[in-house]
Amino acid sequence: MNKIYLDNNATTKVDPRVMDKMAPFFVEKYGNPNSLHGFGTETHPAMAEALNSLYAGINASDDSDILVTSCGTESNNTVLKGIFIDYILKGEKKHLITSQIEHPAIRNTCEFLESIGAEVTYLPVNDDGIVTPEILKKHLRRGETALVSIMWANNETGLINPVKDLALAAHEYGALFHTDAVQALGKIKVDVQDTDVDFLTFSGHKFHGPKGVGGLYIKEGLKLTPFFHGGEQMGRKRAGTVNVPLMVGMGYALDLAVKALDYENKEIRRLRDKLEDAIMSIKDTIVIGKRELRTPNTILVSFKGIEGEAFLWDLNWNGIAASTGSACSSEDLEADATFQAMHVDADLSHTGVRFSLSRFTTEEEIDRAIEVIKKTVERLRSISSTYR
Ligand SMILES: Cc1ncc(COP(=O)(O)O)c(CNc2co[nH]c2=O)c1O
Repeated sequence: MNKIYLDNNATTKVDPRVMDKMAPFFVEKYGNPNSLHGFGTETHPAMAEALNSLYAGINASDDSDILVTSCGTESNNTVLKGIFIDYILKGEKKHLITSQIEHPAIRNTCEFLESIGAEVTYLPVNDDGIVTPEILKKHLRRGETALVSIMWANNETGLINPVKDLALAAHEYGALFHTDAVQALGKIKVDVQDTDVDFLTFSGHKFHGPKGVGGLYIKEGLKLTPFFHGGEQMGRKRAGTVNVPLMVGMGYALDLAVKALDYENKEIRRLRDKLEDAIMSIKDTIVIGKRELRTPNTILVSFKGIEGEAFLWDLNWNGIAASTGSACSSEDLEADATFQAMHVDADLSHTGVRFSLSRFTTEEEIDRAIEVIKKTVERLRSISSTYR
């Protein structure tokens, strides 16, 4: 049976071209970039090219910093814990603001910082599932709020937050602004200068780059206490030997992803909408969030009377991979925080299933998925003791 992968918000396939780009740096040009001899220095041109691609991919100015990290989670921790050390531990400010719909890499880190003395506000969302500047301004405290951290796009719903306006609001109250853009890069245009964000997180494996590598953008003039102390890599801003092949792969992957944005927003959006229209033709079904407010590849849907996990197993049995939300938290069957934040009915919030496409998704795969989804819903509802 042909397998169909519709869980690209969890991770994506490495583009074969990216694999080819990385290969030489595992077995031929394997030197440590910090070594002074030829084995080390021969890695530098490719690293410089990768860094240029990362700067260009988010339109970062040459005077800003981009740290290459191990993943989006490390990048998020670096900002939140760096701000805690630089402002809250020093007693200058005491308040952090984030939202109720963030990824666990933000939410759990904020809860940890609360446990060691930070004051944290978790903003609600509006009826559309969006964090608005109006909501933010009700909680900003001039002179006390050190950082606002609101994700660019939600990993479960795909809903996009108005980052430019949120950053403006934060700055009006003297706070810095971070956005976790892990689910935005490669799906929508990301421009750090236009939005004037201070920090931005991204992760290579979300846009057909390798797993185990991410990035943190730091606006020019800003400093953060490093998360890792050690060697002199990245100007002592992130110690540890740089993983050259992964960095090269992530840079090239972002290059390719930016070039494919038109395709993503036309063809992938069309395939997503085709899938969504078919799903919406099934009775007692709701899709979370207006499609025009979402990234072009994502659908989060609830089928009344069907437990999400059971539905996924049936799909998996038919060769289709989807998820009940973020893989990072798919173990627990708690009503999803995002659903709760959006006031989705309790009986629906256990049934959320996320489909997320990529540029490798084909029309034939979508047609097959529609066929299987319709049969699966019918079968599970026919044996449900609650659905009538
Ligand atoms: C918004 C967001 N932030 C941070 C992360 C963590 O990135 P990593 O550390 O590089 O993995 C993820 C991963 N999100 C998901 C991982 O699995 N399903 C998901 O939705 C994410 O979606």
